[in-house]
Amino acid sequence: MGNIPTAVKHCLSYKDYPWLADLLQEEQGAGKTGLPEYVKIVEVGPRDGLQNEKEIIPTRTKIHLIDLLSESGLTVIEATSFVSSKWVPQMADHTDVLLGIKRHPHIQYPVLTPNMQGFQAAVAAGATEVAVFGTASESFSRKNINCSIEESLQRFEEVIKSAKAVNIPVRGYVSCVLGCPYEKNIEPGKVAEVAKKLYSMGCYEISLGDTIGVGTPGTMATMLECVLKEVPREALAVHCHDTYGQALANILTALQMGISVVDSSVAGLGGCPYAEGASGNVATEDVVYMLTGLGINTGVDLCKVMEAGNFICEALNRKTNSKVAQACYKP
Ligand SMILES: CC(C)(COP(=O)([O-])OP(=O)([O-])OC[C@H]1O[C@@H](n2cnc3c(N)ncnc32)[C@H](O)[C@@H]1OP(=O)([O-])[O-])[C@@H](O)C(=O)NCCC(=O)NCCSC(=O)C[C@@](C)(O)CC(=O)[O-]
Repeated sequence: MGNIPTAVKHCLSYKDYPWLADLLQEEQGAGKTGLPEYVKIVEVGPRDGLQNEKEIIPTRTKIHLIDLLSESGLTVIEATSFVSSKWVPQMADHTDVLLGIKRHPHIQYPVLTPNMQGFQAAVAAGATEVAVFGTASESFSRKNINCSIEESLQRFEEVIKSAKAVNIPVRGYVSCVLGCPYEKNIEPGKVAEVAKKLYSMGCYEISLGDTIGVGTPGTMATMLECVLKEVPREALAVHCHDTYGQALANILTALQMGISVVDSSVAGLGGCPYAEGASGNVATEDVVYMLTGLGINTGVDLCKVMEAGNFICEALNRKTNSKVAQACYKP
């Protein structure tokens, strides 16, 4: 099978998929100058993927999903969020989820904490990493977390200080980086400003979210150029929703600009409750496939992620959004 990427080789019978073997060999041969050798994938399916589901998903289903994902080689799996259950009812079982999963020693299971109340509840439930979630859009901030950007940053500062005191690393999100459901265009300068503040406060990584998936490689490049003046590339991640089908192209653009952390969601699940019409994140399966084809190591077993995707799609009675799983997953 020549230089077929290992993650795919383990997963598929090329007797059944000869065209796939050829395709991957071609991709392997493609020039990859400037691309990172290793990309860390941050799996956000159990949180971003499920938070918008209308029917309450049984806690055991969420736990089983995370346990399956934990077997796939992922090193970061965002597990849940400690937000108000009046605002996001689907995440009300956060404590039971966090206490119920089988934790692997080399995997981080960050949880979202918008304020001190969420942070304290998360720590009490055993969280060892948290994430604060800001935005570059004033209107989205008010709709999503009921305060201005400035107020949110004050709350996050308190969370970050408290986390530091107990050695809990904090990830920071900036959402609406390429467009907002309420304000439409967002200035790259505003994204850079919020990203810089979160980084200066002590977030070890800043995930730049195209919350409504409207970005293109052009707008992604312009925004990143601006943010890279304020935050080092090693501390940046991209978080692309795929509403307009641009997510993989946008991720490739980010990789070409030196970013090596990518958020994605198994089976492409998701959407934001406060961004109507936004579809799911880019599917983890599709990201792993693309990166493997580029010769980039992720340490993730595509087959195991597809199995986890199949499990959650069956549980939700829905078809996967992953193009790769649609094309080649065989239960
Ligand atoms: C931030 C709040 C809590 C403010 O909500 P609020 O109503 O302004 O809060 P409050 O401080 O006035 O308190 C009101 C009530 O909420 C409770 N409360 C207060 N804080 C908490 C907490 N942490 N956990 C549980 N309960 C909490 C508090 O105890 C009180 O309860 P009551 O006395 O009425 O019974 C609310 O607006 C909220 O929960 N928002 C979260 C919305 C959310 O999760 N959105 C989805 C996130 S996705 C995203 O942001 C984008 C991202 C990250 O995925 C990246 C991308 O896609 O681009």
